[in-house]
Amino acid sequence: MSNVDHAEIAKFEALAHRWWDRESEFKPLHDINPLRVNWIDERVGLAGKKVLDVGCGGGILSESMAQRGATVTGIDMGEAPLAVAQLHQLESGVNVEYRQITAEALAEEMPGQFDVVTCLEMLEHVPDPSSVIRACYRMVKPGGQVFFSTINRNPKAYLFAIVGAEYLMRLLPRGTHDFKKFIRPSELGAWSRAAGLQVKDIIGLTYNPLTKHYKLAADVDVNYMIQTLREE
Ligand SMILES: C[S@@+](CC[C@H](N)C(=O)[O-])C[C@H]1O[C@@H](n2cnc3c(N)ncnc32)[C@H](O)[C@@H]1O
Repeated sequence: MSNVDHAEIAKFEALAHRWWDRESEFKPLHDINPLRVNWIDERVGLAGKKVLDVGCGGGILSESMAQRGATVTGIDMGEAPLAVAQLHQLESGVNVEYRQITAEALAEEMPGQFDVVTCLEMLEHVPDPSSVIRACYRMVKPGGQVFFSTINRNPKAYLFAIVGAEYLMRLLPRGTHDFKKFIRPSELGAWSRAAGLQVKDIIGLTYNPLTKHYKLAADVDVNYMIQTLREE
């Protein structure tokens, strides 16, 4: 059975034309992007690395990693986000290879071929996140690193990521997120370890509704990222 929720893909298809509009529903991704690309770059040194970006959407993270000198492949199951990503790179002059394929299918085709795999803000949109994590493990080289980001599952995350972002501040369209699909760090850690990935670091991305700014912080109550390593 395919690990794709077509209703989830349809949500991103419908909004894809606004992906690069910094004031659109994608503003939060634009706002957090410098923080996350810096965090990843500091840990892996992106220049010269072969990187796979799983669930790349319109290419915000993929492009920024290519701009740091990585050779990037971006995969997604949304046709419209990929079309937007293809067009946008013509404008920005970066070179990312985009493909419409699942992580599980690419893992069959390209096992152990990437220095770094990123899978950000995607796991909370798939039926079986642990299957994507196993596929990421298979695609990274031994000694390579895999990064995941998602949203924690607790009352504060419900308040910030759903009530705050979708209803009060209207940063995201209502229904963007399903609380039940949010993932606790302990669950993400357990799935990673079960797949063969060692968890090296975890960091929170916190939002201040007064200043409207995100920052990296020790607080992983809402948005967070983890760094994992496939051992040699
Ligand atoms: C919130 S966006 C994140 C985009 C990008 N990773 C970022 O953080 O800037 C989630 C993306 O995951 C994609 N997606 C959802 N389920 C997927 C699946 N099973 N396989 C591949 N992509 C998927 C959606 O089409 C969408 O582009």
